[in-house]
Amino acid sequence: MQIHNLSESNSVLNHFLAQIRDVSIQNDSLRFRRNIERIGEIMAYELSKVVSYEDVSISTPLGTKATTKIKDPLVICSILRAGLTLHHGFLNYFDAAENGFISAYRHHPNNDDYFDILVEYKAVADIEGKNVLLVDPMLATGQSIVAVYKKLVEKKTPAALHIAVVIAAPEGIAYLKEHLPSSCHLWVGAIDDKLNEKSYIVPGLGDAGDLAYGTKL
Ligand SMILES: O=P(O)(O)OC[C@H]1O[C@H](OP(=O)(O)OP(=O)(O)O)[C@H](O)[C@@H]1O
Ligand SMILES: O=c1cc[nH]c(=O)[nH]1
Ligand SMILES: [Mg+2]
Repeated sequence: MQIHNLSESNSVLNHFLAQIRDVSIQNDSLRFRRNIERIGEIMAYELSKVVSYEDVSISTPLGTKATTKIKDPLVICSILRAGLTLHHGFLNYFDAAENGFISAYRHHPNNDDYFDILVEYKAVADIEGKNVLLVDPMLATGQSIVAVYKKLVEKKTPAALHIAVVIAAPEGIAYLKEHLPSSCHLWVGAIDDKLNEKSYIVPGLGDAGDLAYGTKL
């Protein structure tokens, strides 16, 4: 797995990351959603440097210009709920991409800290032979992304897999390395310290889905 840690060098990304983490700012849900979307836009720009391009010639009012355009077919696939905001950031830049939405949530059968991942809803374009961009703000244990990936490839084979997450825990990265193809790319805004006993990322930002869309039953 090739890891692209986008906060290794200083950029405006760090401002957006700081705001989504900051307890005095993050509860402004409009700003929280827009910041995740902006991070998605930055990630899309960085990711656009590794896809394939083809030569094209375009007509301007005054002549023609030889340039390039993205050749690879892209499918942006996000994990509900929190992935929706990041999805829109990617789609703002890759506006010709196809789309997919899959649900995954932590199910606590015994009302204790143990959970498994339920994947119940799937509405995804045909990914056969295409570049799949699987996006979700939080990579904690990695179980959601791996469960969704397995569902995606049950009947189809993508040409390439890019995972994009805003904040990752080392434990989640290790889990992806174990369960995903070694050829895949991981785009990450920041790699944090660890998981806590509830498998939340520390220092992280809290619950991304709740901050974006409110608490659920
Ligand atoms: O790496 P994992 O341990 O699987 O955890 C990460 C998952 O947790 C969050 O979703 P959550 O389950 O909170 O659902 P939500 O988006 O509906 O809030 C997040 O958006 C990931 O999907
Ligand atoms: O830290 C975490 C872990 C899982 N889901 C979140 O929203 N945050
Ligand atoms: Mg949540």
